[in-house]
Amino acid sequence: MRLPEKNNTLQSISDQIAGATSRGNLQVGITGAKMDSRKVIPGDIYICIPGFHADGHDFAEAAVKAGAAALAVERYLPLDVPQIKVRNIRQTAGKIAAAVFGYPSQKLELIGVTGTNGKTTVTHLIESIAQENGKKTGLIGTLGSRIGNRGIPGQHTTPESAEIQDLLNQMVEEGVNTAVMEVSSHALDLGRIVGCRFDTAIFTNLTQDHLDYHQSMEEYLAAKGLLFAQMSGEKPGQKAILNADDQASEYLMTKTSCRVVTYGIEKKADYQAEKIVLSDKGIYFDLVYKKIREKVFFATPGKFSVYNVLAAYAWALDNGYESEKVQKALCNLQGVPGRFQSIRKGQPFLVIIDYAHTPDGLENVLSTAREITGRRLITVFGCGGDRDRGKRPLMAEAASGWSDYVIVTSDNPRTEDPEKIIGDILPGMGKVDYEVIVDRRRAIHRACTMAGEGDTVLIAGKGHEDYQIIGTSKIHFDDKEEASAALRSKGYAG
Ligand SMILES: CC(=O)N[C@H]1[C@@H](OP(=O)(O)OP(=O)(O)OC[C@H]2O[C@@H](n3ccc(=O)[nH]c3=O)[C@H](O)[C@@H]2O)O[C@H](CO)[C@@H](O)[C@@H]1O[C@H](C)C(=O)N[C@@H](C)C(=O)N[C@H](CCC(=O)O)C(=O)O
Ligand SMILES: Nc1ncnc2c1ncn2[C@@H]1O[C@H](COP(=O)(O)OP(=O)(O)OP(=O)(O)O)[C@@H](O)[C@H]1O
Ligand SMILES: N[C@H](CCC[C@H](N)C(=O)O)C(=O)O
Ligand SMILES: [Mg+2]
Repeated sequence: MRLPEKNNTLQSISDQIAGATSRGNLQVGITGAKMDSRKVIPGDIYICIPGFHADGHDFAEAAVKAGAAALAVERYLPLDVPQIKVRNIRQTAGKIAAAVFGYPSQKLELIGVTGTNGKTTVTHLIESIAQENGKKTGLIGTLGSRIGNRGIPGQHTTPESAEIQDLLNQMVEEGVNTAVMEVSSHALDLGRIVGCRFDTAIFTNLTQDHLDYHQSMEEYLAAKGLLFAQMSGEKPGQKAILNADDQASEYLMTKTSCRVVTYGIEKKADYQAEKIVLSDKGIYFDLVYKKIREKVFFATPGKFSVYNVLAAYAWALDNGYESEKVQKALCNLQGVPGRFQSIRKGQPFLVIIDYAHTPDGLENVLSTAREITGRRLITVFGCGGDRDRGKRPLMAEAASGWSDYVIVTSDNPRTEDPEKIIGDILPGMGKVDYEVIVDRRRAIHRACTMAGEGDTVLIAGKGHEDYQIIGTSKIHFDDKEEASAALRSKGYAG
């Protein structure tokens, strides 16, 4: 297919959107696309989204004042500016933005990673492997975006569709060959990846989360299915990489018509881990594929880590990369910020910061910490406000089941009362000694103060985050800084 050029006129964009109607001067040139009036610059098309809290159509005037050359609307607005009208603008926004930017996802290798846990980790593994193989990389996800080694901050795990197309376009312009992106279930449901053409879609796992947004696990799974449903041969060589040990993969397999590659530990898979050795240094296993057997090591401990590494290996080896280079990339990476990250200040116990914020994530990370701790396991955790309430007691079950002592605290209470969130957590606490310390700083200090030789303190839920969201304000807060300060106050300066 010959791809249309960028810097389109509104006419040519409108022609590429099925069912679009238009009015006004369609010869106006469009150089960018925005879904937020506050970010509009001259030449942009402003896409008006009727949202959960506000209606983007109400900001069209502000967008025009900021220089919007045109509007994309669901209903024509009485403004003297060219407009195109479509029926479901949320689900069409990505197509409009892709047309504006000349379909950037068709011009590079694009990998999408979805699943409840492991997306950030797998995308970082893939980025590292691609770089080791001489590729210029792009990354989009929870830790922000990156083009080569240049970081670009972001708000969401998967940004809004216009932002994605803009980022992919920048990547193309800067010579990126391989772009890898976390694809959240919100993003899938809200059409944020419409307009993206993936070469590879990877599934990590599905366990409970986000049931505040999706009505049930079935709906949550159906949202994940949208990524695989759009893998229908539009790019040559498209493949889906699925976790054979997760039951959801059976459903996802029925959704896609592209080639399927599997990885796993328990069930037979194309890329299989055998002879797994879990240690406090990391994971060791034999990777078995196509009658080949190779030794693999990665510095993040835990069985869950084996799955993440398998997913990345499956992508790399299926792409024809040499396994020595993949192993080298894994060694270079060491770990991912805020994922099972050790804080070492010379103290005779372990302090680990981790981003586990789901029952399954917590279960995995705590079972791993349990195996490596010399003595007690002291866990600090809380649950996010304005998020799935159902996961709160389940996270308590995991924390109390694996720990010797638990400190229940706050984790981004947002607009909820922190004490009420803790009230939802406590019914899930099993038989374990615990205390409630609402103030996260004090909770972390308490854990580090009570820890003795051989103990492990696991501080879960916020990982890389450097903020605490209280009400609608975001204040600086960093578990790593807090743990370091607590250790300093105990006399460990290492
Ligand atoms: C449910 C959800 O995802 N909502 C997102 C959605 O909100 P919304 O549609 O309600 O937007 P709205 O605030 O009503 O505004 C409507 C439109 O007017 C626009 N606007 C608004 C004000 C203004 O002055 N000018 C303007 O143009 C907005 O940009 C928007 O396009 O669009 C907003 C603008 O992009 C997002 O900020 C908002 O994310 C909220 C804050 C959020 O917290 N989302 C989380 C749950 C999320 O998306 N998480 C996923 C999953 C994370 C994971 O992996 O666990 C993620 O991908 O990050
Ligand atoms: N494959 C996995 N299975 C289960 N738990 C995992 C897995 N990988 C990581 N975890 C746990 O989940 C936490 C989050 O991992 P990661 O950030 O890679 O997931 P994510 O899918 O990107 O999360 P988010 O939805 O917030 O973007 C980790 O800190 C770890 O505790
Ligand atoms: N991307 C996830 C991260 C949760 C991290 C945890 N710290 C919280 O705030 O619940 C979410 O927005 O649900
Ligand atoms: Mg993530």
